[in-house]
Amino acid sequence: MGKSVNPDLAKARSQATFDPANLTNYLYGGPEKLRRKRYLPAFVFKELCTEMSLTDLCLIFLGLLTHVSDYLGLTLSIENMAAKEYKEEGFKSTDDMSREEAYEESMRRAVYTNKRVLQLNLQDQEEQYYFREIFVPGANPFALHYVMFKDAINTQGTEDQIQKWLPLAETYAVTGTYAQTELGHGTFLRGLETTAEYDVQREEFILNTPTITSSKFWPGALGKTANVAILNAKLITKGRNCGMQSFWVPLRHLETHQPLPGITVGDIGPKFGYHTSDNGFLQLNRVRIPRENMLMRYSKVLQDGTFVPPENDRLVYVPMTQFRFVVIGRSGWTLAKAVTVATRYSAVRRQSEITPGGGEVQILDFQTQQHKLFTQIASAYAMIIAAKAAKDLYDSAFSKMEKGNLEDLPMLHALTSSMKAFNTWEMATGVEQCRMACGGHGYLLASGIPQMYTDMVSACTYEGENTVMCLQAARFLNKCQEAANKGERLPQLTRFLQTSRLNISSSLDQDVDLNDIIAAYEFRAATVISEANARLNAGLAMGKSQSEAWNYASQLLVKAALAFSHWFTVRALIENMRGAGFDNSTETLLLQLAKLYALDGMLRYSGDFRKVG
Ligand SMILES: CC/C=C\C/C=C\C/C=C\C/C=C\CCCCC(=O)SCCNC(=O)CCNC(=O)[C@H](O)C(C)(C)COP(=O)(O)OP(=O)(O)OC[C@H]1O[C@@H](n2cnc3c(N)ncnc32)[C@H](O)[C@@H]1OP(=O)(O)O
Ligand SMILES: Cc1cc2nc3c(=O)[nH]c(=O)nc-3n(C[C@H](O)[C@H](O)[C@H](O)COP(=O)(O)OP(=O)(O)OC[C@H]3O[C@@H](n4cnc5c(N)ncnc54)[C@H](O)[C@@H]3O)c2cc1C
Repeated sequence: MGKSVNPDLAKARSQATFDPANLTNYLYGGPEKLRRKRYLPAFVFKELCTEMSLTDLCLIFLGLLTHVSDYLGLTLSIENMAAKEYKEEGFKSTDDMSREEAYEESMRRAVYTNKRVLQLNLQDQEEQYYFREIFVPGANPFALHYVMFKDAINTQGTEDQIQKWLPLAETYAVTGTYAQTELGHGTFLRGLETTAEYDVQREEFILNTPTITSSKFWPGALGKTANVAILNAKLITKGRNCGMQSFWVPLRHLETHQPLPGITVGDIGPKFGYHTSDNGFLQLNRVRIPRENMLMRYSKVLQDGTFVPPENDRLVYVPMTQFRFVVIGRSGWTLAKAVTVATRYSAVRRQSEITPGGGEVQILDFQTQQHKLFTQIASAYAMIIAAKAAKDLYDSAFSKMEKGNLEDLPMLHALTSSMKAFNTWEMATGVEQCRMACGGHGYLLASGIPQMYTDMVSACTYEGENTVMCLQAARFLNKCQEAANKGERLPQLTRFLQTSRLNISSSLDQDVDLNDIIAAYEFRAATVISEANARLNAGLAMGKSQSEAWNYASQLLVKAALAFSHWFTVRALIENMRGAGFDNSTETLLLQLAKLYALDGMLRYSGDFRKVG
């Protein structure tokens, strides 16, 4: 039964000057990935939400046969209990539920999708994500399990530990979380107080949260869901503090789900958003775990308590760097969803007249409405495409790191830190703009936009608070500027600090040249980074210590990191749009969108651009 489409929406779509399929295929990585993305939820949705006859199922199955190469491992369990159970209960919106009920509904859906992902043998991370997102649109109680818990095992565990623990996580024999933040410290990791003291007699670690501020506080799934944590604590062995290490810590009994001896866990209470995620607290009262439970890929504790340090003590931070990449990518997609809702609404909402007596117009006809939305459409594309470009850099650096070559680690940390801050701030601003563009109806939970905001704006805080992340990136950028000042060789990514010149050929009455746009953003970044470096050195010249001078220059240092990210984004957008092999009409449109993004950015940061001429 075809859905009837609103005539205004249908008219707007019919006026497209390009084939949307070209863009959709590009965004999702090609027709193959797109088909799979669309097929899986549709298949299971149909399984769930309509009374299905055996005929239906056979038709679906026949439909599947045309993709037999894809779904060979598919087991169509017609009698699947989960589907039956779900069909009877169906979907219930969590908007009107209490926090407890909403958590339970999300847990019910998440458990269902976990089962189906295993039964459908979905190996691809993206496919798993698409699948889950359909059924658990809000915060998924298993979010930490899917991402940071498994990533920590994969990146910090030895091969033996991966062999032992990863299958437990993949089959949900255990449900994990990543417990690092404490009540007293989230940003300053060197201030974490939880201890893991090595008992050489029994070859065990004694885990302890000695103060109220050392209580683990915030980790997702800690409140109810998780029964194991990858927990970060200060390792103490032979009387020496060996810094933060990661440990596999059982929290709850695998059968009864009751807290284990010495463990006090609970939920931290209502939050601004993420209502269906049970962020919790954890106190450890001298809990013992075997020596083998320390994740020892990079650092080790030998039986006699000898600490073998890692080649680079920042490798323990890799799970955070990895997840920052997830956040960078998902920020663009979150904004894409919000601006899709707002744009469709603006095509069907008729309000007010442009020409007196001419009748109420689609609000999309107001130039102010177009400015609100088209700039956000451009921003969503920019963030999604820049995230792909950053991921390519990450993948090449990570493959070198896995072979022991850590030379790109500083660049990787700087890129993930600055892009995570830039993208999440841009996403937060953009989603809120989309909400307001829908007037009163944007304020309804039914619009979907408020929850997108209240859930996803937390990404400006978690995984590294944005200001702190900018300052982390600025460490790297400032070092590069110092090297540039001395004429030394720079990493590829920051060579523009030495080469950027402002030789713009465009004049105001011409259509702006795209290369000039990249050059303008590059020059702006180089100038702001150089200014931050100059302020830091001015602080030193005033007799301030290095750390006082750093604090003295920190506002400019944050700006430097954001200007760097903005340049990286504009360059990635233009270069990828030019090189993507689109047909002329699509490429023309996308380059127009890239110009809109870049010129809007110049207007928003006109102070920087005016200052650099
Ligand atoms: C839009 C929606 C997006 C996503 C949503 C999608 C799906 C949802 C799914 C899940 C979401 C649900 C819940 C979210 C989960 C969130 C989980 C967490 O929040 S886990 C906790 C995160 N915590 C942090 O990030 C802590 C941040 N703090 C730090 O990392 C460190 O304290 C510091 C700020 C980096 C400072 O560290 P330190 O004091 O030790 O170091 P220095 O600043 O002195 O620097 C020393 C030296 O180390 C280098 N360095 C630091 N960190 C790293 C790193 N990660 N990698 C590499 N190198 C690093 C630093 O550059 C310095 O080097 P130098 O300059 O000296 O050469
Ligand atoms: C929804 C959500 C889910 C989370 N999930 C998890 C999880 O699963 N596991 C986990 O371990 N943690 C989790 N966290 C915790 C999160 O990682 C921390 O909140 C985050 O790292 C920020 O630390 P903080 O809360 O201590 O903020 P603070 O660092 O105290 O920030 C407060 C202010 O201090 C400023 N500030 C701090 N340090 C500096 C500095 N050096 N220079 C300048 N300004 C500074 C910040 O910019 C900010 O303005 C979650 C948090 C949220 C909101």
